[in-house]
Amino acid sequence: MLNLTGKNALVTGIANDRSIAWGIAQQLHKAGANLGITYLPDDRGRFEKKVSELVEPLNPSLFLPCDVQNDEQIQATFETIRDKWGRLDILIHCLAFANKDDLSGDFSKISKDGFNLALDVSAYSLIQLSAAAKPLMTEGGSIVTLTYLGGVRVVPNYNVMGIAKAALEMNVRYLASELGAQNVRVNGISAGPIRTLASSAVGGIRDMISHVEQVAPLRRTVTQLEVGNAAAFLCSDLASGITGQILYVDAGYEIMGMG
Ligand SMILES: NC(=O)c1ccc[n+]([C@@H]2O[C@H](COP(=O)([O-])OP(=O)(O)OC[C@H]3O[C@@H](n4cnc5c(N)ncnc54)[C@H](O)[C@@H]3O)[C@@H](O)[C@H]2O)c1
Repeated sequence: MLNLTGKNALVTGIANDRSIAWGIAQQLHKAGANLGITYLPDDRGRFEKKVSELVEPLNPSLFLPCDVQNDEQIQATFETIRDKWGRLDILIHCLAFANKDDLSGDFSKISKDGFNLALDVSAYSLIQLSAAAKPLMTEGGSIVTLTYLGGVRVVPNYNVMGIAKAALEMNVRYLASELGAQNVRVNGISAGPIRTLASSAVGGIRDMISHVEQVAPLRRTVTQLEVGNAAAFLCSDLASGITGQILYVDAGYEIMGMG
C-alpha cells in the first residue's frame, strides 16, 4: 500500500493549477503526507496569493517564499522546517527557468549569461536544496526532481534547457551516491510534454505535444496527476530499493526509434 502518513514533504515549483508540482502535491496529500509548499516571491506578487488559495484544500502546514537564486531564502526555508517539523522526509524539486530567447532558434546563439542563469536555477538548485535537506533527513528520505527527454536527446528549441537537464540528471546520480549512506534516495522523473507556464516558453511546444500524441505507444501525452502518482511512488517505501534513476513518465514516447 502506498502510504505517506507521517511523512513531511516539501514541494517546490507550484505556480498555478497547471503546474506539475501541483499534480505532485495533490497525490502526496492523498497518500497522507504533511505538506510544506514554497512559492516564487517577486515584486509583482504573481504567485503568492494564487498559490496560497490553490493549495489551501491540501492544508499545508508550511507556506514559504523560496527563490532558489536567493541563498537567504533557502536557508530560512530549511530553518523553518527544522524548527516546525524537526525532520524532513521528502523533497520535491520541480522548477526550472531559462530566458525565452534561449528556448528557440539556433542552439549556438545561447549567451554565457543565459547559460549560467538556466544552469543555476534549473540544475544547481537541486544541489543546494539537497545540501540544505541533508541534515534534516535524519530518518532517511526521498528527493525527486523533474527532467525531460531533451536532456538526453536533441529536441528542437529545447536548447539551453537540454544542457540544464543533462546536468540535473547527473546531479541525481552524484547526489544518490552521496546520500545513499544515510538512506536518502534521489531520483528524477522524465515527464512527457505537458502544457504549463514553463513549457509555454519553449518554442513549438504545441507541435511537440501533438507529435507525442501521434507516436507515443499510449497515443497521448501524460497528465500532471500521472506524474504525481509516480512521484508519490518514488517517495514511498514501495520504492525503497530505487535510487539514482530517471523514471520516464511519458506515455512510452522515449522508447520510440522513429517518430
Ligand atoms: N511541462 C512539461 O512539458 C515538462 C516536461 C518535463 C519536465 N518538466 C519540468 O517540470 C518542472 C516544473 O515545470 P512545469 O512544467 O510544471 O511548469 P511551471 O511553470 O508550472 O513550474 C515551474 C516552476 O518553477 C518556478 N521557478 C522558476 N524560477 C524559480 C526560482 N528562481 N526559484 C524558485 N522557483 C522558481 C516557478 O515559480 C514555477 O512554479 C520543471 O523542472 C520542468 O522543466 C516539464
